[in-house]
Amino acid sequence: MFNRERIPFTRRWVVKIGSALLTRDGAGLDLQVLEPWVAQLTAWRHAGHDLVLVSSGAVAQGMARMGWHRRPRALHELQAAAAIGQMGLIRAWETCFARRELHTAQVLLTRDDLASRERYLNARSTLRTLLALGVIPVVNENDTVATDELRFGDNDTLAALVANLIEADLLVLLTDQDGLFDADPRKQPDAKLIAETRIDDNRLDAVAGGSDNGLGSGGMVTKVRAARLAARSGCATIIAAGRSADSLGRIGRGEAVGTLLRPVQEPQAARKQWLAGHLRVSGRLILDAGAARALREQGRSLLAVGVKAVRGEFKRGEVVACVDEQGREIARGLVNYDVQDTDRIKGQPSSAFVRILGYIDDEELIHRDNLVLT
Ligand SMILES: Nc1ncnc2c1ncn2[C@@H]1O[C@H](COP(=O)(O)OP(=O)(O)O)[C@@H](O)[C@H]1O
Ligand SMILES: N[C@@H](CCC(=O)OP(=O)(O)O)C(=O)O
Repeated sequence: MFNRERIPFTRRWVVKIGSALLTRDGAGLDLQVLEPWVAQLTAWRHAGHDLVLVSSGAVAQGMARMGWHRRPRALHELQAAAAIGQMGLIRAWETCFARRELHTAQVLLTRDDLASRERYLNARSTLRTLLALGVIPVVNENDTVATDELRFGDNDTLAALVANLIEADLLVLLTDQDGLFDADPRKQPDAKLIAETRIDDNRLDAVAGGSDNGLGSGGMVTKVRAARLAARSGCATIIAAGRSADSLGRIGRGEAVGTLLRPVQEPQAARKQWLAGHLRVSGRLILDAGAARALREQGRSLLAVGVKAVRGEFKRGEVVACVDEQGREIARGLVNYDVQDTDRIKGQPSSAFVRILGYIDDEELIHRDNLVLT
């Protein structure tokens, strides 16, 4: 069972900071407000952990720059505000992290990017590469292009989907309250903090209310929903106060801060099930005996060198079945190359990909994280 004692040993975090926090309740960004988080995130990064930051605040910062006191309702005004504010947001993060000699990267995503299998894989490899380079990705919704139906709308959902995408162990949602209370503390001052519960606790829907601070967009409803989404890949969620001193450091040490929402399943099982939910087989790869053994017995990624033949029609990111020479299915997984390119690189080492294809996307044909033994 996931508990706080495990937190110091978790490897990968997604930390989401809400609009109200970042823009001092709408007054605008201030580097001094960001500093304590940057210090805590830097310490966590230096301790060898992977970090993705999901930063809201583009709209709120745009509003502050334009002198607007109310969050606009019309989508085009929200989009304009986001475009104005995102500049300041990213510059502020970059300036603060650069002072600590950490590079940052701006990653703007729409819902569509994570729904399309190919773009999903591209977003995933970009984020993984940034993490491997020790860079801090700063993610926000690509508000200026997202149409109503395609919007995440709130960054809690976006952060949860990013947690699924990079298989994070912990999603930290920093907000303007100490955590999730048994009623909205803005309306009921005697509300009590829920320190910890499992994500399938059915009290959660009843207690989580919307947002009333005029800056954020989802309130606790979207945070609870986000925690449920994150739990699909075995990721735990902590909702905590962003304004308390050293909140990230304290969370990292396993101290009782905020509300811990535990996933039902262990990460390994949850990840596989989540992947299994995405499965509709588009093609088949026939593996040689060595590759079949590497998958079955050693839990390795599938390399093109172990593929003897390719069947079916598939694009990058679709699901293929891996079968042995006798036609028995071994595994299913998300393939990194389309059928034409897979056919050209089968039997070849990844060092030959550039010569054969003129490019290389991934060294593996199917990464082990995207493989489920069947
Ligand atoms: N049960 C609850 N516990 C705590 N806060 C709640 C609850 N229900 C509703 N809220 C409201 O949710 C708000 C935080 O969500 P939101 O404004 O979306 O923040 P953020 O910008 O950090 O995402 C709080 O200010 C609070 O008024
Ligand atoms: N993409 C939007 C975030 C939407 C939003 O309001 O998020 P949040 O403050 O986390 O509820 C922005 O940057 O303003």
